[in-house]
Amino acid sequence: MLLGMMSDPTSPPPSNVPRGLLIVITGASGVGKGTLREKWLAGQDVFYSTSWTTREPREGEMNGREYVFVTPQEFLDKARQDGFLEHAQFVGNHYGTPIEPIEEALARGQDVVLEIEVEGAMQVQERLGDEAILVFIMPPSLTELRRRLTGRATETPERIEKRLTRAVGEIREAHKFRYVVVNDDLERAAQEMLAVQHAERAARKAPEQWSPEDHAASQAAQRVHSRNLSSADLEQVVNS
Ligand SMILES: Nc1nc2c(ncn2[C@@H]2O[C@H](COP(=O)(O)OP(=O)(O)O)[C@@H](O)[C@H]2O)c(=O)[nH]1
Ligand SMILES: Nc1ncnc2c1ncn2[C@@H]1O[C@H](COP(=O)(O)OP(=O)(O)O)[C@@H](O)[C@H]1O
Repeated sequence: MLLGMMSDPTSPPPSNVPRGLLIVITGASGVGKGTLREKWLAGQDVFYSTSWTTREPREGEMNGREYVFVTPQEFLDKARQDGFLEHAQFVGNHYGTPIEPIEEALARGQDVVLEIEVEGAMQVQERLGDEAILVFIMPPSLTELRRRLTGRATETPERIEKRLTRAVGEIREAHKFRYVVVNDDLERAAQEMLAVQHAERAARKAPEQWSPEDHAASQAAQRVHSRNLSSADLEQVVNS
């Protein structure tokens, strides 16, 4: 079982349904994770994990939809009960991924997608190893990241600066994740996410059972593998 801590001797025996993939997208605030996720997953029956947060809801956000909005006490209680797969602080607030719905979705064969910041993504990687598929979403440049954060108009200028300062450190960690997708052209980036998802599913089969589509997706996913990235490439993004 992927999330061994969830095993329950009273639960029914596992069925023959292959487990879903656990795909984690991470990257700086404002890089376009949410926008890309919507395009990539349009029409797919995946389980999107709704996080818990202590931050205030933005205008138009609904409790239980964008986030479960909780008090710091409620958050800490759940953390103490090991109710999160991962949790982290981000610019003064707590964010965490509730563990139970994820295990249930994976067990019924549904792919699960998390959209979380870098520290939490690293916790998932440490806890689950290779079974978690980590994708870092890279901005074309820091200038463009600033433009997107400013254009979204959800944060005060002071909070935008805090997010940008954090973004520099996050971008320098990109090589630690399996894939790096540059979100310059949204359509191309969404195609790359589909290729990664397809390739990871194909990787569970013996190569002699691969279809031509499996081979094509695997080649496309190799092109966005993080091993192609040098530290000079990362410095170029943070200095541009
Ligand atoms: N570690 C962790 N990060 C999360 C979680 N949910 C959201 N985040 C990340 O926390 C950061 C701040 O989120 P938010 O305040 O909603 O800003 P936004 O994502 O830039 O719109 C973003 O990078 C989110 O992806 C979570 O459950 N765990
Ligand atoms: N490929 C892209 N090109 C131009 N603008 C983009 C692109 N992807 C996202 N955006 C814009 O950037 C802003 C931040 O995107 P969002 O999805 O909210 O980021 P995140 O979820 O990473 O915080 C939004 O205004 C969005 O419309």
